[in-house]
Amino acid sequence: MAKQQIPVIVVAGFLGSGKTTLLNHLLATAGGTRIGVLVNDFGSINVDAMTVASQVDSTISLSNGCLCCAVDPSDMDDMLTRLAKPSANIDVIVIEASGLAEPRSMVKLVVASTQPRIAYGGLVLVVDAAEFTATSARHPEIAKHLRLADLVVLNKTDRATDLPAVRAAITPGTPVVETTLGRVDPALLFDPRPRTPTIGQLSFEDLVEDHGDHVHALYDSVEFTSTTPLHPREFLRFLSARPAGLYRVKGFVDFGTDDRYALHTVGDHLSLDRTPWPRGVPRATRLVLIGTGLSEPALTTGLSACATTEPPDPRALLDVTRYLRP
Ligand SMILES: Nc1nc2c(ncn2[C@@H]2O[C@H](COP(=O)(O)OP(=O)(O)OP(=O)(O)O)[C@@H](O)[C@H]2O)c(=O)[nH]1
Repeated sequence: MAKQQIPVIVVAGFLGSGKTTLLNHLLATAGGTRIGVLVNDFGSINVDAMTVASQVDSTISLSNGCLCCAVDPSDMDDMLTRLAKPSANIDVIVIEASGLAEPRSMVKLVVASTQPRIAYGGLVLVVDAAEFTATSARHPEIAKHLRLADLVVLNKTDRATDLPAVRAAITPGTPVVETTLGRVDPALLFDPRPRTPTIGQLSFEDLVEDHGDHVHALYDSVEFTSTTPLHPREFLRFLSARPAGLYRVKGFVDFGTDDRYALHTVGDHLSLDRTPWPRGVPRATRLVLIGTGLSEPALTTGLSACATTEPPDPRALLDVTRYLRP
């Protein structure tokens, strides 16, 4: 089976909101995951890890296998091609949009990429909770950015003086993760690889790992398995009404056809990959749902209600095709 496409996640947010801090956190806690990083504005990057990085041209190779590249929007496609090369063995690409970049145009650049090995993986918007009122007054377009975002990282909650007002300004239903120092669990954005084993010495991750907060403990995860196929339309309806605290859903879906649908969501962003069921793999839907304040019975009931013994409805399957990655 062909290697799955590499998800490309765009991280945007106004100047100083904490994008680089978030990126540093992802690099430090991603375990064995190889992250390709594209930064719009190389001058401003302050990756602590650079003390252990070797710089080659505009690409920084970090010892944990991460790559950082400076990128001008006109070079975006070239850089994506470079990171997507099988020899780079990259699992996920994160683009840090400069604080001045318009998120929509960054997303468009990724979606318009001609590189077949990558697929747009969602827009993460970092918002400075402490400066929110002042930023909104100066940049009313933040409201539009908030609507576009698949996941909002409400950062600097330690400095926010009126968090309830900031929360209230975000469109209900938008998935929001509240953080300090951009400490988002990488599992909300991509599937981290298991940590690389090390013998006799500390790995890079051990050296830079943040021992302060155990972010994993903040999230619930619910598993769902069904050997009865799901009805595509019902399943899409379930997803579109999912609770805002459900940040991530991943796994495989059986719609009762000969294809297996790999599902990937980041916040509101949903994508599906369709491949034939591999021989010998039992047909079943297996999902992991990650978030905060999840009600396992409600999610299980909602998903179970999508199960159907009817033959697959081709028209309902058409609804699914708009989420298929090319
Ligand atoms: N108090 C506090 N400071 C933070 C937090 N997150 C980031 N900072 C600080 O805020 C400043 C800006 O953070 P950056 O990560 O550089 O922000 P950025 O969005 O990358 O900034 P630009 O690249 O200029 O757009 C830095 O001094 C960070 O240390 C937080 O949660 N709380």
